[in-house]
Amino acid sequence: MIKEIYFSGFRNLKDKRVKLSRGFNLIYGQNAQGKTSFMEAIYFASTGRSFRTKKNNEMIKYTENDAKVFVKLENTTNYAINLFKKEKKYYKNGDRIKYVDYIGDILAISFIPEDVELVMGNPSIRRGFFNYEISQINKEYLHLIVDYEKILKSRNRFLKEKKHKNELYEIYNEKYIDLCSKILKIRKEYVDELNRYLDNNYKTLFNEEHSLKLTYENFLNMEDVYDIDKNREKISELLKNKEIYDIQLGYSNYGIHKDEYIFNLNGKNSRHYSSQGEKKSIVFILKISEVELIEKKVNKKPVFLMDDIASFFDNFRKNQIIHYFLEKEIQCFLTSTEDLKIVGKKFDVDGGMVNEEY
Ligand SMILES: Nc1ncnc2c1ncn2[C@@H]1O[C@H](COP(=O)(O)OP(=O)(O)OP(=O)(O)O)[C@@H](O)[C@H]1O
Repeated sequence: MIKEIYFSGFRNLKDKRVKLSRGFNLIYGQNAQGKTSFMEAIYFASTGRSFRTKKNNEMIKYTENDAKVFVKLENTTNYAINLFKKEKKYYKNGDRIKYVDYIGDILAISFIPEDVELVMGNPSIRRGFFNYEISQINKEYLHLIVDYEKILKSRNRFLKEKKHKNELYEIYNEKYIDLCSKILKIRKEYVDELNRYLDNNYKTLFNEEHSLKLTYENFLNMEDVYDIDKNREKISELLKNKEIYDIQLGYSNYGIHKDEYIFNLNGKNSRHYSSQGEKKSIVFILKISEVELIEKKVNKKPVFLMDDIASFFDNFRKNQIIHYFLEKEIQCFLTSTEDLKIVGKKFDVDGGMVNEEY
């Protein structure tokens, strides 16, 4: 639970220290006042990332050279980030730490209108999303992905330069196979775990006659990828059989960077068949299912941040969602241009000023 936040030089927000509620936090105000920026500051301080940009300078106030965010947890541990145009410095209780050691302490799940791209967009969006979400609770996976990206780049360079007979290429290839084998297993187990929650949550919150399932379609086309040694064998075989394609095209055509995750609503791929409302509902269910998965796996309650709730859902769905959070006792942050009547703390954001109301 995040007890308070301090921000300075962040977007259009006026520098301020703010105390947060352990339950609901409604961030209320007219358009373009700074509601999303306030929520973004909380998410950024929690995870070291933004949910709307990858560029540091977009988060730094136009007139400043750097921004700072600082959060204090209920157990008094504090985390801070000093954000510069080309660098981020992470701190825990005043000591400088690395990003990989920063993430995972405070777990946060965000839900913003653009997230519907998770269903509608191309596979790389889903891969990027699940990479990050799995990394939040599994540091080993984070390291595997970082290594994989490096090895993939080198392997591609060798292929492009037709150096596939080179001894070093063989070493990269072995590592490549090993990383793929391990990543496949972790991805599959994560999807299995998520599926324990998805369908039930969709039925309970939105429509009891619908069924929701996430499928993991990996580049090996194999359902059972739980055995790393078996994966290794299958991948070696596949790469050998298809080596000619890799050499001809000059890059790696087979690997976990080609995997796909598919949301199926009533057995149909939602990317092609679901309505806009259903797509939003699927993403929301995905996010709350992750909250439950995290709680079970690491025994921590993530904070939940939801942008623009009023424009997203009709009244029935809005009420269902609010009840859900109340029941689960999750710390959540909702932005809205409507003054929702909910029990918790209200922040009125006006011209970048965050005012606490009781
Ligand atoms: N780096 C920055 N420095 C200063 N102002 C910025 C920066 N980035 C964005 N802004 C401005 O901050 C204002 C608030 O943006 P924000 O997205 O937080 O508004 P909002 O209250 O969530 O609005 P809406 O309800 O329309 O989504 C906007 O006018 C935006 O142009």
